[in-house]
Amino acid sequence: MAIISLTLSTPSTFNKTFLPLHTYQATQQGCQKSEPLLNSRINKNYRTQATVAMKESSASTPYDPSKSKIPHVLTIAGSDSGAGAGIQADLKACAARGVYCSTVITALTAQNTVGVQGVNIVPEDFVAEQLKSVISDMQVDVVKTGMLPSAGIVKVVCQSLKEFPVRAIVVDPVMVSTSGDVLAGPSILSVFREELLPMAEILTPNLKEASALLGAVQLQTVADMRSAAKLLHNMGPRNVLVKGGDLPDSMDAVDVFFNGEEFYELRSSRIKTRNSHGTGCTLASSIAAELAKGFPLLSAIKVAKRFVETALDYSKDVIIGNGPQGPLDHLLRLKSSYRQGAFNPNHLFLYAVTDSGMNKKWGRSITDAVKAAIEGGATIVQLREKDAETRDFMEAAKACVEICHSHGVPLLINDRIDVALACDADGVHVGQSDMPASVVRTLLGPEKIIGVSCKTPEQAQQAWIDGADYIGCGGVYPTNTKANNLTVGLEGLKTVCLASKLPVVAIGGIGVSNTHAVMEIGVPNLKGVAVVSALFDRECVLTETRKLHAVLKETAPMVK
Ligand SMILES: Nc1ncnc2c1ncn2[C@@H]1O[C@H](COP(=O)(O)OP(=O)(O)OP(=O)(O)O)[C@@H](O)[C@H]1O
Ligand SMILES: Cc1ncc(CO)c(N)n1
Ligand SMILES: [Mg+2]
Repeated sequence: MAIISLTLSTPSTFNKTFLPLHTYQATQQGCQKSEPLLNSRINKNYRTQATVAMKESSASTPYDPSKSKIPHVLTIAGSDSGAGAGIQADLKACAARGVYCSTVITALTAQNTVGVQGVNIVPEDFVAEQLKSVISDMQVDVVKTGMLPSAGIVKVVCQSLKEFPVRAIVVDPVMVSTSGDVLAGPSILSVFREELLPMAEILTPNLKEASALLGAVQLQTVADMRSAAKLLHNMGPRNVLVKGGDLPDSMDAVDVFFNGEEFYELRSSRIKTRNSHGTGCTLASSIAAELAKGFPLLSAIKVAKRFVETALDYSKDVIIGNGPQGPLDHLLRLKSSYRQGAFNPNHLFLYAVTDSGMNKKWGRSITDAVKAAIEGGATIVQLREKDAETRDFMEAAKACVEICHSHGVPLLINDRIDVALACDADGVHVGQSDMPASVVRTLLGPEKIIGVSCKTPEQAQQAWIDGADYIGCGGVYPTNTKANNLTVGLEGLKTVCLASKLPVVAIGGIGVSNTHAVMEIGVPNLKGVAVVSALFDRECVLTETRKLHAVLKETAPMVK
């Protein structure tokens, strides 16, 4: 499908400037008007001239990650040394949203969780030079503006953007930091209103900024926000989002969106946290990121708001700095992965695998089974709950993660990647007919532990290629915990160990009586034994685990 974007010029103020207003999708049936990517209302301040160009572009196609052109947002903003807001927030938000972000820095601020201690404005010429360097070369899709600290800088930004038009401009009219420090004074207001706002696809003021742009009107209710949105819309931006993060006495975080025709109230729960420095910048860059991917404006705003809410919730207890307002943590998805550190193969020493049937038979909960195994000396635990209800399993798994972590023992989940993610387990163990380890790696990220059951050297080789951390090899002896399980024997175990580049744990019918024989094969990458029945199909899990631990310790020289 070819995508054609229709470009209209705006003659009076923007001579030779093309503002993209509409997108059309050419289908096999002909050229159809598509859902406008950017609001199609032609600003009433301008006389519409003509259809000027029909140029090939990928503008309206939602981003296809398999294509090599990555959506690109350019942020023109101030640096926040504390990295909660400004350029740093924009970079992190775009990274989190999967979009490339280039930067034009308009000012350096010395800033922390207490407030703004200093501002150093970048010379206008150099702002223009940065802008030209990026935009003349790098296929920018969407520009987001933040702190523009002087009227001169606003002017050069507008000038450059007329010279190098982009698909959309998101204007976040940063003026005062939450600490009350001035980031851009009243001298910018007139050039903002006259030049920048008419170029904006969307304007995203907070309550104070909306009030300043409108000449110090009082904004205290959602009704006030609606009136403000309408008045601001008259200044030229094609859409307005008045943010209500600072709305007094509001249970929700309410933002008001106005597109010139309709109002939308966007609500999310209000997160109780001190770490809300940077929400405004994050919201605006996330909107820009979604627009750059090709999504319509209203869906871009909804996704962006949800992202801010999730990030606020995720980072609500983070402690950074001693001041009243901490930064939010944008890279929430990476948070769990740095917690556990690297996989240590010695954890495979006494590998306890729970079994729901056995727990039921002996009348114990999963958590009681796990507690007893850890107390007895288990060095890693895998939950293998084939017939538990998902919700019960997830709750039990969460509790087990806490128990294991309080003892420094990793917890893995058998097969269920969803449960592992939901309870933030340390990793997953998969069999040959489960999800391929390479896919599991993509889903779990680089640092989670992945184990794969292997019976042959070829499978061991593949597990290594797929990015697994260890393999489980067996059944070494016949076992009744797995139907139709092929027994590989000690010979098979040794063959797989020798072929494996990964550490190995032996599994299948292993207990106190035969552990010695297993470990005696004496291959350095055989790190331990994985045990189900010998621990859990017994009356006292604690006693059995202790016994097995003692036997394994006798084999320790062979293991290390
Ligand atoms: N405590 C909160 N819980 C949920 N959402 C919030 C909270 N505080 C702000 N938001 C949301 O964050 C976004 C940014 O709004 P806000 O009014 O805080 O902007 P801002 O004042 O420009 O931000 P900044 O603190 O970066 O200057 C809005 O969508 C708002 O509803
Ligand atoms: C540099 C910079 N930009 C924006 C804001 C608004 O949060 C801030 N505090 N600092
Ligand atoms: Mg705020």
